[in-house]
Parts: sequence; structure tokens; C-alpha cells
Amino acid sequence: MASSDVPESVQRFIEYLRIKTVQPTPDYASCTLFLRRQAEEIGLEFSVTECIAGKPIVVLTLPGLCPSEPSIILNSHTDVVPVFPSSWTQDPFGGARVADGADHRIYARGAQDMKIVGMAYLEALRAFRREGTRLRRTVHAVFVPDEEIGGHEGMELFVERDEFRRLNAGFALDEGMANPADELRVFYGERAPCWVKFVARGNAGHGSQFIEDTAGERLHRVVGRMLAFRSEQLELLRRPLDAGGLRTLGDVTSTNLTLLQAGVQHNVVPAEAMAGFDIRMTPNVDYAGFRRWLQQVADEERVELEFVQFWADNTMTPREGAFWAAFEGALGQLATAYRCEIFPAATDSRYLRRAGVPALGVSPLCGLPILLHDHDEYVRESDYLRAVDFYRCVVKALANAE
Ligand SMILES: CSCC[C@H](NC(C)=O)C(=O)O
Ligand SMILES: [Zn+2]
Ligand SMILES: [Zn+2]
Repeated sequence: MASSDVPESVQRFIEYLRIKTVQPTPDYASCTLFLRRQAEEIGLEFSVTECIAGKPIVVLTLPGLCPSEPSIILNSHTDVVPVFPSSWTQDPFGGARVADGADHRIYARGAQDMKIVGMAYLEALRAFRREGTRLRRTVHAVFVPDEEIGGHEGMELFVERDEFRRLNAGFALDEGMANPADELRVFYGERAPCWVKFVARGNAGHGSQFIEDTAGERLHRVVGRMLAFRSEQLELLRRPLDAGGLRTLGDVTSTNLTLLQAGVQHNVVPAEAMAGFDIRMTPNVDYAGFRRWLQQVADEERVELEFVQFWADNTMTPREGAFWAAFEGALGQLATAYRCEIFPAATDSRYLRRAGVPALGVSPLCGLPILLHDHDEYVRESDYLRAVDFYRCVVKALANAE
């Protein structure tokens, strides 16, 4: 593939896409070797921290002129989600470059989420080195494992380590989401995941009888109340704001029934039934009060409640101060229209923000369908080249912020 008419930066992007860092068995070893080679080529410092064996956090560093100033973190995750190859028109790990008018599409799992961002960071640092551009602050490109499965053995542990403290981070960029419209989505906070299981127990017996007070009836009432709450929030999402304009998904709390388990055979009334919900709490929710309400529902319906995950931190990145001004200034320079939002799902930014490092979630992909986690994930070559220019401008502004 690597023919001479393909820009070298694109060849490197395709090489990264071909590394099978796919969950649940990501090839992190090959990924680390690739990143080490990038560091050597560009002339960046290189370090690897394994909070858990086999789960490398790789840091490539461009030292600044004022190394004691708080640094800039450019974060990206190296893992990607699984694929259903039969639903793809291209090899999901081939990095096929397919003509699209005067442009090309590059197909691969991770093309949008988020290998394009990781490689665009490195290409921006490569350009600084090549041009001899010196920045005030040190910049660390951080490549973390396992974001796609919650980051529990990646960023969540890393922010507790001395290796992280020594980075002396003052500000971070992390992942966002493509926007089919021509507007950059800037995520300054995110909804908190609350994953619960309601377990109902009741009378068992023969399926031909009217057994009283069964697990199914109890669970049915719980599910009804949860889905009523879901409808309220969906209605709120569709209602315009008092100040005008529309709410986005990040502004409301969503609920989905994602797990259901009960029964052994048709004519046996089961003694136990379980329903699991994926709830995402918008940051203005009183988390403790919401948790109490869930417990109240469980108690009133006489079922057990298990919290599988309850993230109770809603730290948001302030849209003021020197870093924000530098970021906004760079967008102005690029003439990029943008809007600020709460990210609907969970990213590693939540660990950074809780650790006191303000983070913005940004994907430089505009005018492109949202294909993260979808079949036939792709970006256009022009998107990638623009992403490199985007980070050259934004990183320069952040790293030179006074
Ligand atoms: C809660 S841990 C799982 C993380 C995952 N993040 C994304 C971006 O899909 C999610 O929100 O489901
Ligand atoms: Zn991602
Ligand atoms: Zn993802």
C-alpha cells in the first residue's frame, strides 16, 4: 500500500491502524514498539508505565523551554472496540485507502475512535521538531490502554501514580466525537455512568397456576418505574431551553434497560429475576439524591439493588482562564465554529478532571458521519491532514499559554 504518492504521515497513520489493539485481546506490545519507533524518529523522550502488567501507558514527551511550568497532556487511547467483519466492506485492520473523488477514504477500526487523534498529535509534534518550533511548556502525548472497557487498568490507576504526578500536567486534550455538521464539538464535562441491577425474588411454582407475588411481577413494577423516568427525561430532551436553543443528550439523564435475566423453562415460575440498567447522569443531577431514589424504588418494590458502577464526580473544565483563552484563540485563528457540550458517555477525561487536570474532549472531525463503534469506520485522508494542522495550531497555543 505504501506507494510513493501516499503522504508519509498517512502511511504512518495506516501502519498504526493495522496494529490489532482490539478488545478483548489488544496487541499492546506491537503498539508500544510502534510508538517507541515514532519517538526515536521524531526525537521525543519515551517512557512506559505498566500499572498492571501488559497494560502499557506510553508517554512521548517534547520538552518545553520552561520545564517547570505545568505541562500539556495530549491523551488518546490505543485500544479499539471489536468488529463484526462480515458487516464490513473492507478489512477492519487493513487500513484500506479507497479513492473518494479527489480525496481518499481510510477504512479501519479506530480510524475515528481514536487512532486518528493519537497520530495527529504525533504529526503535530513531528512538525514542531522539523521546523525547530520551541514551545514554552512541555507537551506529553499519552497513549493509554483499555479506555474502551472503562480505563480501570489504564488511566484510572495512572493518575494515582508518581509517574503521572511527575508529568506536572496543567491542561489536557482528550477524545470527543465527530460531528456530521460543520461545527467542532468541545466537551468540557461528561455524564456520570450509573450501572445498576435490580434483583427480584418471589414465589415459585407451576406455570399453569396463579402464583402470587412472583419475582416477575415485582421486577415488572420496577422496570415500569424506571422506564417512566426514562420517558420524562426523553421529553425534557425534546423540550427547548427557556433561553432558546435545543438541549443535547448530555443535558439530560438517560436510562436504558440493558440486561434481563430469569427463568429455566416455560412451565416453571422462576424464584428470581434480574433487570440491569445503564443510566447516565447529567452533571447537574444531585448524585446522592438520585442514588437514594433508586434505593427507594427498590425498597418499595421489595427487590434488591446492586450498584455495579456509580461515578459520583461531576468536575467540569472551566471555560475561563489562560488555557481556555488559548484554546479559544486557536479556534479563532483556524476560523473554526464550535459549540460546548457535555459528553454523553464516559471517557478517560473523567479521571483527569477528578485528578485536578482540566480536560477538553475534542474530535477534529467535522462534516463526517459518526462511525465510532460502527461497521465500516473510516475517515477521509483530508480529515486526517486537517487534524494535523488543527493540533499544530491548538497545541502551539496551549503550550505557549502564559
Ligand atoms: C463506563 S466505562 C465504559 C466507557 C464507555 N466509553 C465510551 C466513549 O463509549 C461508555 O461510556 O460506555
Ligand atoms: Zn474512544
Ligand atoms: Zn470508543
